[in-house]
Amino acid sequence: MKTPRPNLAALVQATGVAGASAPTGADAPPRLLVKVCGMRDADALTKVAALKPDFLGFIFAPASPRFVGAALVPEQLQALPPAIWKVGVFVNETTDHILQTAEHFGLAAVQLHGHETPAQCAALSEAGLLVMKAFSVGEAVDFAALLPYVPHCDYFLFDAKGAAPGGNGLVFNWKLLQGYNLPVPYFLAGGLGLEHAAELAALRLPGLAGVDLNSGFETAPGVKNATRLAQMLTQLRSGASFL
Ligand SMILES: O=C(O)c1ccccc1NCC(=O)[C@H](O)[C@H](O)COP(=O)(O)O
Repeated sequence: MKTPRPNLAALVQATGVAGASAPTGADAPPRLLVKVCGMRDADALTKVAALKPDFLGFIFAPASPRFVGAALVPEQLQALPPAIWKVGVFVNETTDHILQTAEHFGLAAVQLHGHETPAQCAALSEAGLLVMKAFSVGEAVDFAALLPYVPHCDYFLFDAKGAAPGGNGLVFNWKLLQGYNLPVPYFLAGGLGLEHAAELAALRLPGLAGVDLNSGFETAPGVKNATRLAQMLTQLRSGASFL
């Protein structure tokens, strides 16, 4: 049975970004989508869900300090507001494992944070999941190398390259995305904190759909500070640029 998906059409309407063509320049989205990643603590999960982020990310990579493991049970995810996309984050897992985990936890979306191939993205997309493919950004980005992923991904996610596959708390040079020219909207990730709110709200990058918030809002790995997240969402959503 397919996991029910939140309303993608509503996201498209709200942001003007999901789907086949990413906006550029003057066509910039009316508001940034917000994904809060690395949810693990039950109390924080309830508080953060009440802030109504567009996406909540759950890490299913055993090596991560944010690994869901036995910290959360499917019922806790299934009790979340249906409008929030529940994203499972995986690193180099098999398609079968991802599909089984998605079914078990009621995930409507997957974020692939390893060396997953376009064919694997295609298989997951064909299974009815929203697919985000993450790419690590170092000193440069080769957008042409991402072309094979374009037909099979709903979003890309650009994250800072670091020692771990994700959650490094490092910020990369966002100017590297100024040359983005692919028709897949993307999330900006990597070390984002409250101190970036104003800059992010004013940011105009081609294809930018949303921001991904993680370790910059934690009191411990997987434990989000809902008060700071509330401040961030308020600033991102009330910024003149995104009215
Ligand atoms: O956060 C993790 O621990 C993690 C581990 C392995 C793969 C992915 C992981 N996180 C995925 C995310 O989307 C993070 O939000 C992203 O890497 C940015 O994290 P941060 O630099 O802490 O803001």
